[in-house]
Amino acid sequence: MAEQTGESSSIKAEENGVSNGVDEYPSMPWFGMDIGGTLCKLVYFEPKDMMQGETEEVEILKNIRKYLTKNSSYGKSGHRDTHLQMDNVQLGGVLGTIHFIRFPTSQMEKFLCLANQKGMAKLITTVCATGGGAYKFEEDFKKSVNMKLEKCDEFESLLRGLLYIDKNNPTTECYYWCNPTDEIKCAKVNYDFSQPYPFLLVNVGSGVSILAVNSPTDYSRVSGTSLGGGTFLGLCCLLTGCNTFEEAIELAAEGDHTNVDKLVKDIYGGDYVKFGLPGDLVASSFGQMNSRERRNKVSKQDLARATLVTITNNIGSIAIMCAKQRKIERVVFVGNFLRVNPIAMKLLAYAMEYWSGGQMKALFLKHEGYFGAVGCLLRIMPTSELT
Ligand SMILES: Nc1ncnc2c1ncn2[C@@H]1O[C@H](COP(=O)(O)OP(=O)(O)OP(=O)(O)O)[C@@H](O)[C@H]1O
Ligand SMILES: CC(C)(CO)[C@@H](O)C(=O)NCCC(=O)O
Repeated sequence: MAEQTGESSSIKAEENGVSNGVDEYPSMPWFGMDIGGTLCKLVYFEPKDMMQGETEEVEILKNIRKYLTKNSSYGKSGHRDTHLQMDNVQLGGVLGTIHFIRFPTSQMEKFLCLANQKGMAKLITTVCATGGGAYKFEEDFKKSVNMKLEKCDEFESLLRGLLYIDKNNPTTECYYWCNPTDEIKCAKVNYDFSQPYPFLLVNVGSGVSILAVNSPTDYSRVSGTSLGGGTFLGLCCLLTGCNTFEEAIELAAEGDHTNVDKLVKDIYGGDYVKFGLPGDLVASSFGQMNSRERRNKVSKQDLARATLVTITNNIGSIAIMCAKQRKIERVVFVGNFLRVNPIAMKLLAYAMEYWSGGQMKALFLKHEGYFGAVGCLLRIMPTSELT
């Protein structure tokens, strides 16, 4: 965990330049990018009415739109999350659709090549980008496609994007899991997030950042941990030989972590009553794996499940500590670690409720990993659009 003291790195958004100081709308195409440690997220705003005419600019714009919207896969590793697409959205007074696209950050070179082929370099001179990659790849963008990256802070973008998306999807964006431990009764329930403050925002990407949010402009990064989504995927690949996040999650869904972890009941023979520790609680993650006999019996699926449970419980327990310390009841989990990952979401839901005696709620958002990129898309709008 990064060393931090109290309300470290407290940032007031005004001080950090929420306003882009621009009074005119930028020329199209409109993009926002979040270049993270594992995944690059790209959001594209497609206007309902395209510019008319046959100039070279209009032709390129139409080609870009056609390429992005007619496909849902780009090359071997680019994907458009069509289920997240937002139609009939107003942005800068223009009606259109927001498209959500992702590809591994490791494929950045190929992306830049493609951007060149599609003629983007001829149209775009500046792209708003956030995430560590906005710094790391700044020179590559300049050299390969002659584009300047307008760097935006990742947490400021995350929060701005989250509030915008929730405002545009007030009834369906935010949800929680009821009865998270009951396979039959468990269900997603929509949550009204229109009065959200204060809330804790736990961004589970490659690493984990935890923000305490008091208002759209008053927030601070209160904690973090390097044991995040990247750790889950990295350890799973090492332990099971899998190669993708989807494979890791599929394996985990079939596994049993109790073949790997040492539980309280493995130590006590039952509950540890005096201090309220139930027998089924994990006492020691991977604690059975010192035994050769047990190692010989364990499956890839069990190892994947135990890795998922270990990482998720650790994140949950840090989040609970942060929320308790600040007397915050709403804890919102975002980031692509939660993608196609109901096991982690239900574990977090159960942990928050159980360890807070029903006081805290784990909340989730449909556009889980895209808020930073959306925040960047908004950043290109004139100042008046941002308020
Ligand atoms: N298709 C995928 N490929 C790789 N990782 C995935 C995929 N889908 C979900 N994940 C999970 O999401 C995590 C990355 O999440 P996210 O995109 O939110 O973070 P990031 O921006 O790359 O990281 P950071 O913010 O720490 O720089 C991965 O570590 C992995 O656990
Ligand atoms: C470095 C960032 C902020 C990049 O998004 C993220 O991966 C993170 O918060 N990692 C955890 C760092 C720590 O607090 O130990």
